[in-house]
Amino acid sequence: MEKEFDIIVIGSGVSGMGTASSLASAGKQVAIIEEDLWGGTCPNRGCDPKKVLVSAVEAKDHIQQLQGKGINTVPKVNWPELMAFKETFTSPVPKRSKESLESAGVKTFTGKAEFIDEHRLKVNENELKAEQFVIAAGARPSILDIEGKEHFLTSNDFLSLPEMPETITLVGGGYIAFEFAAIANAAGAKVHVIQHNDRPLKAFDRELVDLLMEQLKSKGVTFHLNIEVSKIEKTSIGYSLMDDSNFQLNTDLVFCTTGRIPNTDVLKLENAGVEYDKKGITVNEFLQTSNPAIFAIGDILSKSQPKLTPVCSYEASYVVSYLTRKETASISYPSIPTMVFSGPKLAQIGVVIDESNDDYELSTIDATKWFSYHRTNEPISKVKVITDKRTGLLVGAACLNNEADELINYFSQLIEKKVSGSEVAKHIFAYPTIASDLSSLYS
Ligand SMILES: Cc1cc2nc3c(=O)[nH]c(=O)nc-3n(C[C@H](O)[C@H](O)[C@H](O)COP(=O)(O)OP(=O)(O)OC[C@H]3O[C@@H](n4cnc5c(N)ncnc54)[C@H](O)[C@@H]3O)c2cc1C
Ligand SMILES: NC(=O)c1ccc[n+]([C@@H]2O[C@H](COP(=O)([O-])OP(=O)(O)OC[C@H]3O[C@@H](n4cnc5c(N)ncnc54)[C@H](O)[C@@H]3O)[C@@H](O)[C@H]2O)c1
Repeated sequence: MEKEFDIIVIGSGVSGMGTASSLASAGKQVAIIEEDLWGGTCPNRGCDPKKVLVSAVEAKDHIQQLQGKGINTVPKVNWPELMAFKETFTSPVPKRSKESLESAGVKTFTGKAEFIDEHRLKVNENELKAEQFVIAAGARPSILDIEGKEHFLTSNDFLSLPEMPETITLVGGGYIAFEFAAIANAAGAKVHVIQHNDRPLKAFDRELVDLLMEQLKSKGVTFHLNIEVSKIEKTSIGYSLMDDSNFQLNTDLVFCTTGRIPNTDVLKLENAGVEYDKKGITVNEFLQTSNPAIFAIGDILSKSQPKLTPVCSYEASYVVSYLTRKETASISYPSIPTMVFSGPKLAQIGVVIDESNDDYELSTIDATKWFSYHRTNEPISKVKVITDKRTGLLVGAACLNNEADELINYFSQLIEKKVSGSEVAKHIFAYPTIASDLSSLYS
C-alpha cells in the first residue's frame, strides 16, 4: 500500500525523534520509521543506561576514598540489583518514545527502511512516498573480522549483562572501554583492555590519558598496548585470546569495543542517489546529501565532529530550522565538550596542545590538594587551560577528576561566551563549589 508524506525520517534516536516531532509541530505531514528499539541508542543502550551504571562507580569510589577518614567499610556492587535499577530507566523508553511521536502527530512505522528510488521507501509491505527525507539511522557496534569473531559481545550486551563474571576483556581502548572498565572493575571483575597501538583515547590529552590509565591500573585494570588480537578460541571455561605472536589471555567474556560503524549498508542508498564513505553519509554545509531532497544527521554522518548525543540534537534542530525555512545559513558548530565517564572522569573541549606555542598558552594545574577535591580525598585532580595569547581568552580546557563532567560545561560557557578571566573574577559563585574554583583556574 502506498502512503504519501511531506517528510519521512529514518531512525528514531535522538536525531530522528527531535526532527520528526518538531517538523510535525511545524505543520508538516511526517512519518518516522524504526526497525529496532524506539528511542534509539542513547536512552536504550548508550549514554543513559551507561550513566546509571556509572552511579555505582561514583558511589564506590567516593566511599573508598574516605577509608580511614570517617568511613570504614567499602560496599560491594550487587550487579543484578544495579541492572534491575538500570532497567527501570530503559524498559519504558521504546513505548514512551513511540507514543510521544504519535501524540506529536507523527505517523510511525516499525520495520527496516530501504530506498526504492529518490522518492519512495519500502518498509515491510508498505511503500512510503515523500518529497523530502531525513536519514537519522545511526551506527552500530563494529566487530573485528578475526577468527572466532562470533564470540565477541558488544556494548549492547554489556549494558544488559545479567551477571558480572570474574574476568572480562575489552578489545579496543576508546570511550566505551574506559567507561566499561571502570564499571566492571567497581563491580568486582578483573578487567583487561587491549589496544592495538600505544594511543588509547587518541583524541584526548595524552598526559591525562596516561594518568587515567594509572588510576585504573591502581584499581586492578590491566592494559595491553600494541597487541592486535587475531583469534578467539572457546575453551572449557571461557575464551582464549591470541595475537600472531606470543600473546595469550584467558577471559570469561570478551567485548569488541573498537568503534561503531554507520548503518549505511542497509538503506539501499544507491537507489536514491545518496553518496557515502566508510565513515558515513557525506553531506554539504546544510546537511544535505548528494541528493538535495535527502538530508542526513547524527551518527550516520561522515563528519569531523564527535558522534555524540548533544551533537545529534544540535543537527536535528538545525535541519528542522532549515526545512521550515527559519534558517538558511550553513550549519556552524560551537566548541563541543567530550567526556569519558571513567573513574576518574576525563573531559576536554576546544584547542588541545601538549605545550605552549606562538599562539596559545598552556597552563597545567595540579588541583589534587585543592579544597574541592581534597575534602573527598580524590586521588587526582588535574586541569589544563589553554588561552589565546593575543586575546587572553580561554580557547580550550581538559580535566581529569571526579567532577570533570560538571567542570567542562563551565569551561564550555566561558569559551562560547568569550568570557575573560577578569570577568570571571567579578562573579560571585556559591562557595565552596566546583564553580567557585573557576577564578583560580582561569584568571
Ligand atoms: C555505550 C554507549 C555509550 C554512549 N555514551 C554517550 C555519552 O555518555 N554521551 C554522549 O553524548 N554520547 C554517548 N554515546 C553516543 C550516542 O549514544 C550517540 O551519538 C547517539 O545516540 C546517536 O543518535 P542517532 O539518533 O544519530 O542514532 P541512534 O540513536 O543509533 O538511532 C538510529 C536509529 O535508526 C534505526 N535504524 C537504523 N537503520 C534503519 C533502517 N534501515 N530502517 C529503520 N530504522 C533504522 C536504529 O535501529 C536506531 O534506533 C554513547 C554510545 C554508546 C554506544
Ligand atoms: N562518553 C561518551 O560520550 C561516549 C561513550 C561511549 C561511546 N561514545 C561514542 O561511541 C563511539 C564508539 O565508542 P568506542 O569506544 O567503541 O570507539 P572509539 O572509536 O572511541 O575507540 C575505539 C578504540 O579501539 C581501538 N582499536 C581499533 N581497532 C582495534 C583493534 N584491532 N584492536 C584493538 N584496538 C583497536 C582504536 O584505536 C580506539 O582506541 C565513540 O566514538 C563515541 O562517539 C561516546
